[in-house]
Amino acid sequence: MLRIAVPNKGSLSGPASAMLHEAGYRQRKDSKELVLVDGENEVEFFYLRPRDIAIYVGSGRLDIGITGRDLLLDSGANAEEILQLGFARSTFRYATTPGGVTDVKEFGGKTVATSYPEIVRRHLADNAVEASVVRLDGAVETSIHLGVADVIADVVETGTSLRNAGLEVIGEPILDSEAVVIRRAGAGGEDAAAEPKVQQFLRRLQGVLVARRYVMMDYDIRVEHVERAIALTPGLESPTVSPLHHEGWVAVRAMVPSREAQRIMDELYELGARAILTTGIHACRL
Ligand SMILES: Nc1ncnc2c1ncn2[C@@H]1O[C@H](COP(=O)(O)OP(=O)(O)OP(=O)(O)O)[C@@H](O)[C@H]1O
Ligand SMILES: O=P(O)(O)OC[C@H]1O[C@H](OP(=O)(O)OP(=O)(O)O)[C@H](O)[C@@H]1O
Ligand SMILES: [Mg+2]
Repeated sequence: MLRIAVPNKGSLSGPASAMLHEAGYRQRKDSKELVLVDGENEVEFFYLRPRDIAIYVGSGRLDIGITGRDLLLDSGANAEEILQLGFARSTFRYATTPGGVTDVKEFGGKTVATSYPEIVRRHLADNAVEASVVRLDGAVETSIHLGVADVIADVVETGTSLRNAGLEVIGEPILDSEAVVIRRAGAGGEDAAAEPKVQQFLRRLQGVLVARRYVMMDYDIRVEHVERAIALTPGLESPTVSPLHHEGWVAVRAMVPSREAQRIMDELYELGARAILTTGIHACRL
């Protein structure tokens, strides 16, 4: 059985379970369930606090886990990222009140509040700055007004929390984060027995990512325009082109990125394509 850690709470939990469900795995229905065995797929899911996942995986107790890149880096665990999942995207940044410090180089002697103390300590050390780090569990934005810190380092997505707290970002992001699949560092070669199962799991999740990002596009076009049309819809390998009963016309089928589908449909129509259809992809293996 492949043993997989899944976030049990917070921003990562819902999207991670939804993705696993889309990949054909059983998922818990009750948020109090801590372990779930999916016997058919030979997988055991452990629902753990997002912050603890890298520790379990790094210790080798669990084969793989889903967590945030920022949590992985802060944990210092012996684990590495093996797939990016595209949700829970955020940046990790310094912020303070307007008129305050404007560069990490000015942090000497100041206090930085954060829920990610290891990332911050490393970043300060890389910049040769001596500052105190205070670890808080959450709602870090409030710490400056309450006099606990001069600067914060926190997760920023839309920036709404910072704005609401009257804070401004300082400098460039310390890092970009998103949900990732992790495994013990170097485990690929070492634990050859689990390898085919890990690879199958990754292929399933990659299939979900592709199914979410692409749609299937079909259209009919006159033979003389087919080359220009195909330049718009090259597909992943190459599009399927089939003759139509109506002479001089062909049917084309290709995967296109869903975000570009409407623009491509407009351009195909201009080229003379007709009966242009897009269909969702439910699952795929590339
Ligand atoms: N607003 C947000 N937008 C996108 N990602 C976020 C957001 N808040 C937290 N994350 C990401 O979620 C992960 C942290 O998950 P965690 O469950 O510890 O915190 P949380 O989602 O803030 O939940 P809570 O604070 O309610 O426990 C990190 O990878 C972080 O980058
Ligand atoms: O840039 P934004 O879109 O506002 O998102 C970022 C905020 O979201 C998270 O907070 P959360 O709501 O999880 O509360 P917490 O601070 O208690 O973790 C994070 O810690 C930031 O505060
Ligand atoms: Mg939070």
